[in-house]
Formats: sequence, C-alpha cells, structure tokens
Amino acid sequence: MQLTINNKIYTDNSQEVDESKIFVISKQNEKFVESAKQNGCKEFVEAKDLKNHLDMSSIKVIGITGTNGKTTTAAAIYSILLDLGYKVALQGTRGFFINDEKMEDYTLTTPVQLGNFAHIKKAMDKACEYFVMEVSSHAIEQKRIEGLEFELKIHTNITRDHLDYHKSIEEYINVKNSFLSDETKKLINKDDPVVKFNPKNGYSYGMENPSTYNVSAYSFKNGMNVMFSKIEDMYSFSSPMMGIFNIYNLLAAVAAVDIVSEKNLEEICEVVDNFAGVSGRMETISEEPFVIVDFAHTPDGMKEVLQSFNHKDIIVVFGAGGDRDQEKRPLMGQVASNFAKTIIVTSDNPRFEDPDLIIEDICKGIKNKDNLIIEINRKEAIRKAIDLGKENPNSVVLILGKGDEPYQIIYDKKFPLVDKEEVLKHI
Ligand SMILES: CC(=O)N[C@H]1[C@@H](OP(=O)(O)OP(=O)(O)OC[C@H]2O[C@@H](n3ccc(=O)[nH]c3=O)[C@H](O)[C@@H]2O)O[C@H](CO)[C@@H](O)[C@@H]1O[C@H](C)C(=O)N[C@@H](C)C(=O)N[C@H](CCC(=O)O)C(=O)O
Ligand SMILES: Nc1ncnc2c1ncn2[C@@H]1O[C@H](COP(=O)(O)OP(=O)(O)OP(=O)(O)O)[C@@H](O)[C@H]1O
Ligand SMILES: N[C@H](CCC[C@H](N)C(=O)O)C(=O)O
Ligand SMILES: [Mg+2]
Repeated sequence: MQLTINNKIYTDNSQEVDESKIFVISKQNEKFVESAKQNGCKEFVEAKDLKNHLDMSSIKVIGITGTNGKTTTAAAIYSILLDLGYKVALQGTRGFFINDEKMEDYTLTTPVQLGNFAHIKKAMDKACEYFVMEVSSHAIEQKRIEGLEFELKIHTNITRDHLDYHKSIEEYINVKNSFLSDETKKLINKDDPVVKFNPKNGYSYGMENPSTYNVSAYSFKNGMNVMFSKIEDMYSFSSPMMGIFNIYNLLAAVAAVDIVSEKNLEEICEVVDNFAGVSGRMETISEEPFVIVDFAHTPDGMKEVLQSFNHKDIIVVFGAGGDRDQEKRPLMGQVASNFAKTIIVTSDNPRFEDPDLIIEDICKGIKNKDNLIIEINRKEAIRKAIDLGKENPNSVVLILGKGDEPYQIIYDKKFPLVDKEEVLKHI
C-alpha cells in the first residue's frame, strides 16, 4: 500500500522502502521497522500522525460502526448525499466508490491506516465533500482508524459477531463502545441496550425510546412509509425497502445527512425513495415464487429478517462461515427453528473447516428436525428451496449469509458462486 503526497511516497511495507520513501509505522507493522531501516529508509511517520501530512480540511469523514447495518446505512447516506448534489466517496465491505463510480472491489470493510488516507486523498482529488466509511470492530481494535478525524460517528447496534476474533462479547462491546467515547459528534441508536457513549455532541435516533429523531408511525405497503419527529416537528419518508431494521438504517441515514449538510429535512426526506437498497441485502430476486437474498450471518441479523416475514411460510437456506465464531452456529439454528416452516442447512464459506461439522453445529440448535433438510451443496440447496417455494404460493424463500459475495471460499480458494444467479437459473 502506497500513498503519494506532494511527490513524497509513503508506504507501510518495509519491503517497498528505500532512501526516498517514508515508512508509515502502524500497530500491524511495527515489528518491521528494523527491516525498513536495513532497506535504507531514513524517514518514519507514525500512522496516527499522517493527518499532519495530508490536509483533510476540505472533506468531512462520516464513520459507521455496529454489528449489522453498516453497509446499508453507509450506502443510504451516500445515495442521499449524491442525490442532493454533493460529491461523495463511499468505502466499505463492497468496495470503494467515488461519485457513483466503482474504484475498487471487495477487500476489507475498513482498510489499514494508509489505505484510509489514500482513499481520502483520492476522494479529495475528485472534489468530494464527504467520505462515508464503515468502521469494523477489527479496525477499531487494530487502530486502523487512528489519526482520522470524524465529522460524525454513527452507531447502528451491537449484538454478537466476530467472537472468534474478540474472544468475549464483553470485549467486543467494549471495542465498539470505545469508538464512541470521545467528543466527536455522534448519532446513537437509542434502542440498543448495550451501547455506551460520550453524551457530549450526541444525537440519537430510535423507535422505542425517546430520541432526537424518533419514529412515531410506520406502515409497510409497497415498501415502507415512515413518520418521525425531530424535537417538535414531524417529517416523513417512503422507501421501496422492507424490514423494521431498515427503518433504523434509513432513519440513521436521514438524521446523519441532516447533521452534516446544510439541506433541510424536507429536502432530505424527499430523495430517500430513490435508494433501493444494497444488492444482496434484503434483495427481492423474484415475486413468484417470492425469493429474497440477504447477507444476515449472525443470530440477530437472521432474527430481524425472519421476523419481517412472520405472516408467510418461511423456507430458509443458510450455513455459517468456517474459521469464524463457532458459538453463533447453534444460535442461528435456533432462530431458524423459531420462525421457519422449512429449514435447509447448507454451506457458507467453509474456509479450512469441514463443512459437515459446521452444519452439525448449526443443527444442534434445531430441536424439531421434521422440516429440516441438510444439503451441503449450496447451489443444490437453493434449487431445492425454490422448488418448494413454487409449490406454496404463501411462501417466501430466504437465502441468507452471503448477500452479493461473488464466490464461495473453500480452503483458501475462491469458487464463483452468486446466490442471486443460482436463484435466477431456477425461476
Ligand atoms: C486478523 C486480521 O485482521 N489480520 C489483518 C492484519 O494481518 P497481519 O497482522 O497478519 O498482517 P501482516 O501480513 O503481518 O502485515 C502487517 C503489516 O506489516 C507490513 N509488512 C509485512 C511484511 C514485511 O516484510 N514487511 C512489512 O512491513 C504489511 O505491509 C502490513 O502493513 O493486518 C493486515 C494488514 O495490515 C490485514 O490485511 C489483516 O486482515 C486479514 C486479511 C482479515 O481477514 N481481516 C478480517 C478478519 C477483518 O479485518 N475483517 C473486518 C470486518 C469484516 C466485517 O465485519 O465485514 C474488516 O474490516 O474487513
Ligand atoms: N439495523 C439492522 N439491525 C439488525 N440487522 C440488520 C440491520 N441492518 C441490516 N441487518 C441485517 O444484517 C445484514 C447485513 O447488513 P449490512 O451489510 O448492512 O451490515 P454490516 O454491518 O455492513 O455487515 P458486515 O460487518 O458483515 O459487513 C443484512 O443483510 C440484514 O440481514
Ligand atoms: N464480512 C463478514 C461476513 C461474512 C459472512 C459469511 N458469508 C462468512 O463467510 O462468514 C466476515 O468476514 O465475517
Ligand atoms: Mg459491511
């Protein structure tokens, strides 16, 4: 990774340095400082001090953290700001975008320090006024965002994920909360029971608890219509999106744009409808049979999605990623059995784990096995679900866990597999 500022080249890789380059020291690469010196490097910069080398006063950085909803909320903010006529960059799980153009594909949700600064520089070179970024818990813990000054920090929710990495839910919650402990402006989901934040410069949104931006009524008809208050005034927006959790994501996006831009709330609410959602997140692939692809890959994410279709006969297809949190697996099975009529357990990205054993872990949470189908081949599992969906007009087929991921990871190899394309083959 390299960044050029005023003809000076900054790198975070000791193997790329020479006399003319500057080595950027981070938590990840401090062990390579000696090797950088041996390669002739004379100038060193701490990653957190990069802000003194790059003038970022022309761009406002908006950071979004939380277990679920980061990608969706970030994309909604990006879409609204673009529609309001601003120049904007977006960085997250699905890649890096500037003014509606894809600059880089899927990599990390939050890049390493130098990557963040390099993207911000690119965005400024293209005259962007806003830089919207997802902030993962890994990035907070590994200090990948150190040195960035945020105009606004947004919190979506904190439930369980990544316990393979963070070891305990307490540690995970603490890491997430640490992002919200300074005096930067922040926007908090007031309905999250575990979030802790510095109340200075705090705004909030929610539905159940009093908040700055508060939902007063909503309905789901041809998408959703939402009414909310800001202090005394009432506003409303509509959207083609579904699911109560998307009310939260959209409200957070509307509130964020209200906080960081000069536009008034009426103007902001008007363009919400243009945002159709993110591909692979609650994406309707077919109406008859009714088939949805979604990225839910945690017990809470699954519960949110399944709950939204309580009035239907749910046929759910899912697995769980290998080399990731194992304890979430039976909990995911349990959520499926609480809501679904038919459960098809399959493979997600097994990585270096045995997919049969991952499936076994999931099935431990499924008490009633009458309507359980185990199909290790994901393509075949999707086909079976669609066949069942065709037989029952009151059904919905929910294919969860991989969203728009373009491949299945087996060992360290990536095999092309797109859930949406598999669905389209059979309808
Ligand atoms: C567990 C984890 O997060 N590992 C990250 C960590 O890896 P690492 O410490 O092994 O990296 P490394 O290869 O030793 O290199 C570290 C640094 O040393 C430098 N280096 C390396 C070799 C050398 O000779 N000289 C040298 O200077 C490298 O340029 C680099 O800057 O640092 C690397 C870059 O510094 C990351 O790419 C890597 O992420 C791995 C690939 C990863 O998969 N991370 C996932 C778990 C992750 O971060 N996911 C989150 C959240 C996902 C979500 O919820 O959506 C994300 O933000 O994407
Ligand atoms: N606000 C929310 N609350 C709970 N669940 C949500 C919320 N928003 C989205 N979800 C569920 O989580 C899934 C992932 O959503 P999204 O990609 O927006 O989250 P993310 O935080 O970026 O996830 P990741 O960290 O894996 O990239 C969605 O497909 C949906 O099932
Ligand atoms: N981006 C997240 C979610 C991936 C979800 C699932 N498809 C998996 O592989 O576990 C992660 O890296 O944990
Ligand atoms: Mg994401």
